[in-house]
Amino acid sequence: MTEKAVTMIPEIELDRVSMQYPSAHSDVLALQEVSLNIAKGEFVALLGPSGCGKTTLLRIMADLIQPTSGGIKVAGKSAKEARLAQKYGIVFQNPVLYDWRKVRHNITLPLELMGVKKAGRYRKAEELLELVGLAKFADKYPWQLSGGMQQRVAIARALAMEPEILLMDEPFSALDEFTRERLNEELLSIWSKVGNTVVFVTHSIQEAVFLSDRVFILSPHPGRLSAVAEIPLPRPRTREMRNGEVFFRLIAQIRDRFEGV
Ligand SMILES: Nc1ncnc2c1ncn2[C@@H]1O[C@H](COP(=O)(O)OP(=O)(O)OP(=O)(O)O)[C@@H](O)[C@H]1O
Repeated sequence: MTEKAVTMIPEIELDRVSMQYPSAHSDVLALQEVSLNIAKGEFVALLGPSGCGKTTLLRIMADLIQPTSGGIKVAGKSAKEARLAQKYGIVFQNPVLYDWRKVRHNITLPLELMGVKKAGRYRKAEELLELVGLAKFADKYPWQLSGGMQQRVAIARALAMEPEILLMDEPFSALDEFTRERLNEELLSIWSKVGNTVVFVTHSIQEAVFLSDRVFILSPHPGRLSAVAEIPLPRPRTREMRNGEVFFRLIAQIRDRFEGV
């Protein structure tokens, strides 16, 4: 654990979390005794090759699945209590938007489900559309938008309930590199305004380094936490930093960690 995180309030605490999926042939040990703390307001990445248990870990944090053993606390409570208290916003790889609803109505959906009145829903949608830079597209349908814009709608929707924790599962991995880099910058700009805790799953070292305060490096078979890398790049992060020596050195250091994994 880094000094920085110790001095901050822990938001998510995992204590020796293991996950074994039953299988007809032999059970899959997707996670083995993963312990980690994420501080309130921190931006962390879960990084690792395919099959190392990143999505499983994120789903456990979101209380979508329960670990086989080990404990998880979110703001001192159980993950289930956190879920019921609407502490999470989740963004998946695929934006999962409703094509028959306008952008505005995709964003207001969680508010509708919570019984928020129309005026309140619309006010919030305006605010979020502004935040993600889509104010002009409120009345378009998702199929009229590019992939990157659709993912921004998904982010806005995930933020509708003002979640303390934003869980993102490879949200930009289906996008081209230019769009992905731009969305990385936009996400950081959004995060600097919202100030919530972000857990971001990726298998891109560059993306993890550019975005995060700390990178949790996972290794596969079974999924384990193999290292934690602190990212000392100052904030706000800028496009120029991608060409800097520090950025390249951090990438090389993390890549070295994967040697032999
Ligand atoms: N529902 C399930 N039933 C059985 N095995 C599963 C299930 N979900 C995941 N697994 C297995 O658990 C391991 C970890 O999977 P997980 O999807 O968490 O990894 P990941 O790091 O997110 O991979 P990727 O980057 O490919 O999405 C893999 O071996 C996977 O096949």
